[in-house]
Amino acid sequence: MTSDGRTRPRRRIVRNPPAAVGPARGIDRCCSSQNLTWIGTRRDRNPYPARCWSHGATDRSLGRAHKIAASVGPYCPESGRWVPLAQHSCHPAALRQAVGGGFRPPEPVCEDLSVTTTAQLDPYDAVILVSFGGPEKPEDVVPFLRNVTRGRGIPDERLEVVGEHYYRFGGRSPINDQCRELIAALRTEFDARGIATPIYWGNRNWDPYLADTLHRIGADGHRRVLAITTSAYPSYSSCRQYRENLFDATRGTALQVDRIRQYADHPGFVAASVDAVSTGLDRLATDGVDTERTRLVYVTHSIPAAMSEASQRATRGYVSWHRTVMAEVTRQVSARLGTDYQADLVYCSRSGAPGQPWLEPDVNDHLKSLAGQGIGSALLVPIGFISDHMEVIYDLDTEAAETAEELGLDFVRADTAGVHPAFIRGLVDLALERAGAARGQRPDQSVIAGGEIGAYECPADCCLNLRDPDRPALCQR
Ligand SMILES: CC1=C(CCC(=O)O)c2cc3nc(cc4[nH]c(cc5[nH]c(cc1n2)c(C)c5CCC(=O)O)c(CCC(=O)O)c4C)C(CCC(=O)O)=C3C
Ligand SMILES: [Fe+2]
Repeated sequence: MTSDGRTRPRRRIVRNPPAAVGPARGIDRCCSSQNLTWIGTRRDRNPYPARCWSHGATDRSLGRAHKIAASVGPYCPESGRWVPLAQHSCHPAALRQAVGGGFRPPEPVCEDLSVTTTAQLDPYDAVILVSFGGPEKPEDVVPFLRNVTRGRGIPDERLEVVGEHYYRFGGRSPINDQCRELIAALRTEFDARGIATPIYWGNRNWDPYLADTLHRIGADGHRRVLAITTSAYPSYSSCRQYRENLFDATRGTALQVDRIRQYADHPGFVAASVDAVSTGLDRLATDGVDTERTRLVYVTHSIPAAMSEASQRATRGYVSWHRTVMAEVTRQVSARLGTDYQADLVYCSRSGAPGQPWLEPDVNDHLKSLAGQGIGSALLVPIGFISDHMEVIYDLDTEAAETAEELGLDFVRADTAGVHPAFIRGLVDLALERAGAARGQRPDQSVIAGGEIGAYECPADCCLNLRDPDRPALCQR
């Protein structure tokens, strides 16, 4: 039985090199829906599957695949696992035993290996970038906001206010273009590392919708999918809500979706933030500001206090993660520039009823209090977000910048990680790490000093959905 409850037909195992010459490139059954491509000039020279083009399994006896897939065995449909080659019934060692030592493994054949291999990301045969989504034209704005707030009781007045933020920018959020750029950068990094796994894209709240993309992934013959989300921290909004939407979107498919761990405290994301802070301070200095006394004001999305507390059940929590990232970025920047910078953590984009407690202080209130303390300059560092989407360009670059101007405060907003090379390399490292873990290996798990290694599969009570605690979610144990 597979994890989705279906029974797979037993695969025919070639125990002996067939005497008859098969097709140069043949097809064999691997499991219910997937085929194996045989690669080799003659089937008798190469009597086991070279690569399952659905699973990306490669046969180690083949030239290039050997280099790329040194530690990876083929997918074994009987056990439903990826098995080390030496233990696999198709492996020369096993075959040799089976035929009493009379078997000689075939010569490596690589001239036909025109198919690219996905070996390093095995067992995943597709990657999906999972993002929030945003409108691309004015007519999209209201339907998008309805999608975002479905079932959450956000009053229409709030939607109108938020809608205005979008109309101010022509009804187009930058987030989708940023996802396109991110995918292109990941593709380049994959290619540089010889990873041929396709990268798809699906959003929770706007086209391309998660469900559509996941159905396409299935239709393209893939089964095991690795999700990379554009959200880096634990909490219901930034973690479980994505997993709930993934659960809904995979219904009716045979896909198994895993995700990389929450990555804000990965050295790649932090390195990008360190660069962003240094560059931001440079910009202030170019404007003639004495940056030794500039306050580093780290900003993230406010969430309800209850949601923040719920995020502490199974992880150190939303706030603690931000504090760890902030401390490490500040430490590295201070060391690099030889100044001990002071830092604060503040919040933006609060919504919800006025009486409901959300994380504070609000960025605008905080700028006022800094000005009141006689601080002359602030660098706003949006560590809560990975790209300059609407929260950043409206809540920070528009609103907070206006506040700073009114206060006469010198003010620069630092870049988000975007497609910073260290960030991109970090995401690919995290994907490889997750794949290694899925193969039963114990991959290196990089994390900054004091950081917490996020779970690949969250405990059931992690980042609880307080409105609907029983709502099912993926990537959960
Ligand atoms: C933690 C967090 C992140 C960071 C993690 C992540 O990246 O996911 C984030 C990102 C984003 N939030 C976004 C947009 C919106 N968020 C809303 C509402 C809310 N966000 C919340 C939290 C977060 N949000 C919460 C607790 C609410 C209240 C309602 C609820 O409990 O769900 C609303 C409804 C109107 C309003 O209330 O403001 C909108 C339109 C966009 C797209 C921007 C674009 O279009 O460029 C992005 C990237
Ligand atoms: Fe939001």
